[in-house]
Amino acid sequence: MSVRAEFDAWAADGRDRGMEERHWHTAKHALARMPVEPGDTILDLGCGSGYAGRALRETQDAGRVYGLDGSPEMVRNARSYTDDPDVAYVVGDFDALPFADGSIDHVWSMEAFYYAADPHHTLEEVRRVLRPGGTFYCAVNYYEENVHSHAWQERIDVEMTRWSGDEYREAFRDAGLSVAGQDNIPDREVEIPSAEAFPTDDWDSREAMVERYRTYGTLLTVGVAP
Ligand SMILES: C[S@@+](CC[C@H](N)C(=O)[O-])C[C@H]1O[C@@H](n2cnc3c(N)ncnc32)[C@H](O)[C@@H]1O
Repeated sequence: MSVRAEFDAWAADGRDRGMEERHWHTAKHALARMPVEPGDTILDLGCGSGYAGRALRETQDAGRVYGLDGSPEMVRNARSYTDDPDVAYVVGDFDALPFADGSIDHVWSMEAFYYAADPHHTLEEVRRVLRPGGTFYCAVNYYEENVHSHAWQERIDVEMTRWSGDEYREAFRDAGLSVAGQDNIPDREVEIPSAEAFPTDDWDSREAMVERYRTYGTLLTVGVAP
């Protein structure tokens, strides 16, 4: 199935807002770390409902924000959530970013990068559009060390790339980005029931759920363009 078909269906049944709610638990901490200065231009790769760009406008006075998504329905929904003239949502693919060389100050992506058909090429595209010193904040919950995410591929018909933290750093460097940092941001907001509630429909044990959210949380890799 194509990215478009898969995620148009998600947008049509409201999963864009559902993802926003869940991802916000860790995304807000990563977004707060971005070195955005007033007036900066931001690109959100795989923006879904588009919440991240709106947050950077509100909290860090970003100038122009672009949210790019391969799903026209996601883009349609995102547009309907704001009337801010400095926020634009565009349909596009990670393979060919519709932006000029050096035109973006910072790129953000949450739970989207690993859907890229060719993630190495996407990183080259990110580097191309970033201005010197611009950053790429790449946040993922689906990655090798997070063993609790491995089964997610079975539930979705779009090929996903499962890199380890090391592989993310190596791929960033291969694309010409230097790695400014990498860490796990724990999700401290998901409610974890007491031990007697386990097993649940989703979790065999409380320990597994704690590990998934409180230990692995979101892997954030930060790249800087030369
Ligand atoms: C799991 S959702 C995450 C959405 C949002 N970033 C969030 O945190 O809720 C992944 C999004 O990436 C988009 N996407 C996946 N692959 C893409 C590609 N190759 N090009 C553009 N968008 C893509 C999907 O359409 C979807 O909206």
